[in-house]
Parts: sequence; C-alpha cells; structure tokens
Amino acid sequence: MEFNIQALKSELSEKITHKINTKTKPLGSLGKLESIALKISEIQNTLTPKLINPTIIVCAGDHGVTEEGISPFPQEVTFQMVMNYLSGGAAINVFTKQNNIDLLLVDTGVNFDFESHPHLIDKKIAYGTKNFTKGPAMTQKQCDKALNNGAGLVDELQKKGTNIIGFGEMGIGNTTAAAALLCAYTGCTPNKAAGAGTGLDEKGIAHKASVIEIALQLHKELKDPMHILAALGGFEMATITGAMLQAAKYKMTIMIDGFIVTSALLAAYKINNNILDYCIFSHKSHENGHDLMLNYLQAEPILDLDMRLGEGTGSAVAYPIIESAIQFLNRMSSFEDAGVSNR
Ligand SMILES: Cc1cc2ncn([C@H]3O[C@H](COP(=O)(O)O)[C@@H](O)[C@H]3O)c2cc1C
Ligand SMILES: O=C(O)c1cccnc1
Repeated sequence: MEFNIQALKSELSEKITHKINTKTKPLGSLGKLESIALKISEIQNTLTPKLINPTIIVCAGDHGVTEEGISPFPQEVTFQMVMNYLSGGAAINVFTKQNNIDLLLVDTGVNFDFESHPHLIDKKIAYGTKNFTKGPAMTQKQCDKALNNGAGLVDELQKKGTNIIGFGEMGIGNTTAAAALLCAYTGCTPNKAAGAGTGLDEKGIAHKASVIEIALQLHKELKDPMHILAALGGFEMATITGAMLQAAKYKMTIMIDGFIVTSALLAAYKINNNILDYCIFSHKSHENGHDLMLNYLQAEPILDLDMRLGEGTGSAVAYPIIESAIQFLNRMSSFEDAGVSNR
C-alpha cells in the first residue's frame, strides 16, 4: 500500500508569518493561536485559510483481548454506544452539534449485527479482533482492508471539499490495544503504558500491564509497522490510521484526539513520518501513557482538561479554538490598516 505524503513546504511561510506579526497586537501575544494559524495556512498554502466542512469520523470496533478482563465494562457497551451515537445522545453528538462539525459513524468490526441505518457506514471486517495474547489481533489482509477502508472514507470527504478532519473511536478494551501499540512502537514498558481506561483500579491496571507484557513477548519479532498494527491494534485503529494517511496526502488538517486516536497516529507516523506536518493535537488525555505518546511525537496539545473519554471529544471541543486562529488571521486589522503605532 502506497501512502505518498509530501513534507510540508510552503513558499508563503514568510509572508504568512509577516501577516501574523503585523496584526494589531504585541508580537507573539496570541500564543498557540499563532502557530496554529501558521500551520494551517502552510498546509493550505494560502494567506487566507478556510475551514471547509469540518468532519469527525467515529470508528467502532470490538477487541478479543476483552476476554482477559482488561476493562471494567462488558463488550456489549461497544454496540450499545453505537446505538447511542445513532440516537444523538453521546458526548460526541453534543459537541459536534454545538460546533457545527459533521459526524460520521463507522462500524469497522463491532460484535453485533446492526440493521442498516442511513447514518451508520458499514465497513465491518469481522465481529471483533482476536485475543492478541494468543495470536495476532487481525490478519495482515484484514489490517490492509481496514487501512484501505479508512482511505476510502477520506476520498469521499475530499470530494465534498472537507479540509479539516478529526477522528474518534469506540471499542471496549481499546486502551489495552493502544497501550500495546505504544510499547511496540516506542519501546516503553507496559507498566508505564497501561492506565485506568474506563476506570480500572491499581490491581486492574497491573493486570492490564501483565496482559500487554504477554502480547509483546508473543509478537516481539515484528518490526514492520503494518505487522505491529495487525498484531496488536484494532479494526477501528487501523481504519483511522488509513484515513489519517490519506487525509495527509490530500493536505487536510488532521485533528488528533486522545490516547487511542494517537496510537493510530503512531502507526501512521511509523509508516510515513511526514504525516506530523498535517496534525494539530487537540488535547492531552488524562489516560496514563498519552503524555508518553505526545512526548515521543514532540507534540504540544491545545487543551488539557483531564478528559479521558475518546470518541473524538477532545477534537470536537478544541475545534472552536482552531476556528479562532483562522478568524484572527483573516479578520484582524494590521497596524497599518488600523493606524495603530507599532514600536
Ligand atoms: C459508556 C462508555 C462510553 C464511552 N465512550 C468512549 N469510551 C472509551 O472507553 C473505551 C476504552 O476503555 P477500556 O479500554 O477501559 O474499555 C473505548 O470504547 C473508548 O472510546 C467509552 C466507554 C464507556 C464505558
Ligand atoms: O484518551 C482517550 O482516547 C481515552 C481514554 C480512556 C478511555 N477511552 C479513551
């Protein structure tokens, strides 16, 4: 599979920086809004960037490793939450509606037969992954299919003009898979990578770390990032990884959510590290281990609200701040326009 992503290079970088610096404000005083405005302008290669048809894709999938008792919640919560998304009652429904973000829901591999629904995209690969302490979570063919499915979803959005995209996920057990990917891709230990997820206590976290340790031992010979993703990831993560790689190819701005979405980004980064040029990190999750991911990627997230939900909620909540960055660049007066003395 070819994911051709250009390193970000804009011949307008100096002009964009000049535009930011000559707005009626002390130099640098809009802080991170300035770096966000610069980055999006460079991605779009323009002095007047626009956010078009912002979309969050929520991918749902189940995990065989739930057999190991690594989540306080039962597996059926995955399909039940998909139903909740379809009725509009989940946190991601509320925040995307609040901020005028389109929401797409995708079944990538939930252990349930949904009736066909106009708002549920069927990209089901299987009824959940296999238990990765006993063998690979998915076959390479399944993983490739998920990557392709993700890329295909982004193809459709590109045709509609979408130029900013975020991702969310739902899958009971997926903090264990995300922590396993963190270990395999960065070399960190399960003790550091395993966190509370939906609410494990200390004992539960220690058990989760031991489950991850077994999986890492079993799959330790794997080096190729796609093979690691297939062995330890989930259908929702692989779909998101494929979608991210395609979004970067189309020069979309990619909003990165919490622990699980960042684990999908780690896979994408290992496949093509130019992807980081297109990413904006929306928040720092309270989940143990997200900090390790962010440090590894040298990322500075916009928000730190102790959120640890996933679903893309961090991106949905951060989106208005990204809008503010675009608004100040396009609408604020310069010192010259406003007749304000610069020093
Ligand atoms: C009601 C409910 C709604 C959620 N929305 C997202 N997650 C989040 O929690 C799950 C991962 O945590 P763990 O690895 O501990 O199972 C994922 O589904 C994730 O999206 C939820 C979890 C629950 C219970
Ligand atoms: O940060 C996340 O994405 C997260 C953390 C805990 C549980 N579910 C998701």
